[in-house]
Amino acid sequence: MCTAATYKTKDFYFGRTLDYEFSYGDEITVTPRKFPFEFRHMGKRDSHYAIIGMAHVAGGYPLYYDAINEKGVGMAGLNFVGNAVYQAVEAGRDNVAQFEFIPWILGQCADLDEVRALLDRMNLVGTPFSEQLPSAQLHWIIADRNAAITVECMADGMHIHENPVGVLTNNPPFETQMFLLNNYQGLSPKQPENTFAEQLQLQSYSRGMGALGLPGDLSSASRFAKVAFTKMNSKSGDSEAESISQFFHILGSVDQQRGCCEVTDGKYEITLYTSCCNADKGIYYYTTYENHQITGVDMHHCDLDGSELFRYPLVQGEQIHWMN
Ligand SMILES: C[C@H](CCC(=O)NCCS(=O)(=O)O)[C@H]1CC[C@H]2[C@@H]3CC[C@@H]4C[C@H](O)CC[C@]4(C)[C@H]3C[C@H](O)[C@]12C
Repeated sequence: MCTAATYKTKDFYFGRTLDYEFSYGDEITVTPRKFPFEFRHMGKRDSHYAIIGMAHVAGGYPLYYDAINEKGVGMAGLNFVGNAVYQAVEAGRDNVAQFEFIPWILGQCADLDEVRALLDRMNLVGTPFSEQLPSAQLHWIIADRNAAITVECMADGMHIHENPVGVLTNNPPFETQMFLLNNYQGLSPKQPENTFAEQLQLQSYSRGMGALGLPGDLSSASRFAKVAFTKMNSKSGDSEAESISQFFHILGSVDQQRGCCEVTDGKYEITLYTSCCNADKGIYYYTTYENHQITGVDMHHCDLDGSELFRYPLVQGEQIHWMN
């Protein structure tokens, strides 16, 4: 499972949790403007916007899971297993392989309007990266500081949904996730008033009872509701420190602890990493399951006019601030 979210204070923030039972070997990867992208069906691009994100680099190619570009657009791929069906290569359309989707969009688009225009001409096709890395079944959230959309390719074609909550998890499809929020419209960060039965003397015997009924399990629909409630009621100061702190708390509401979600005998899904990008400043912050200290990588500290990837292996292991 995974959860992605957007958040705005003074700056625009975009991030995700990546939940899985193993890691592909991920690195914070900066793709500078002149890195040559050879698209399988769309030829070579020698010049594009710079990108920073989490990627598995295979044969020198950045396979991004989530990233932002230097213009402040963010994009993340999350599992959509059993529902993702990619399109066929079609003449006259922009045929983009699923593993190329993030570079294709973030390399060219300065805002969500430009994203929508590109999607209009695009077929998302299932061409695999390699025999070892076949097509992943994903859906995506794409956002800028003003709005977010969800892109889902299914048996009946590509769907582009407005995403007014700025949140994405996994199955079921996005429209159903949004529909299920109807169930929670009575929840509130305020203490409840008794509308149950006026003949009864009911009490608020604990803080937080306004959100009683908000799910706390790790299923995708439950995480959707939990993180949507948390994000939409979240209050934060405008500074960078306050904003990223709050953002990690929002995604912390759907953190997965080892042992609570068994995927096969003795294998457990955990939150491998949590990211928070400042999309305005081009900074990628993250924590990992084993390292709660926030690590940051600033794309503008790299030579963005270069042609070679900048790769930063994840800092692992708890960084404990000893006091004596
Ligand atoms: C496993 C992850 C999703 C985690 C998740 O959502 N877990 C929920 C489980 S559940 O749905 O709730 O049961 C996804 C998210 C992004 C993916 C990479 C995208 C680039 C590249 C695409 C290539 O085609 C294949 C290899 C590749 C490196 C991909 C590997 C893997 O697929 C990644 C890491």
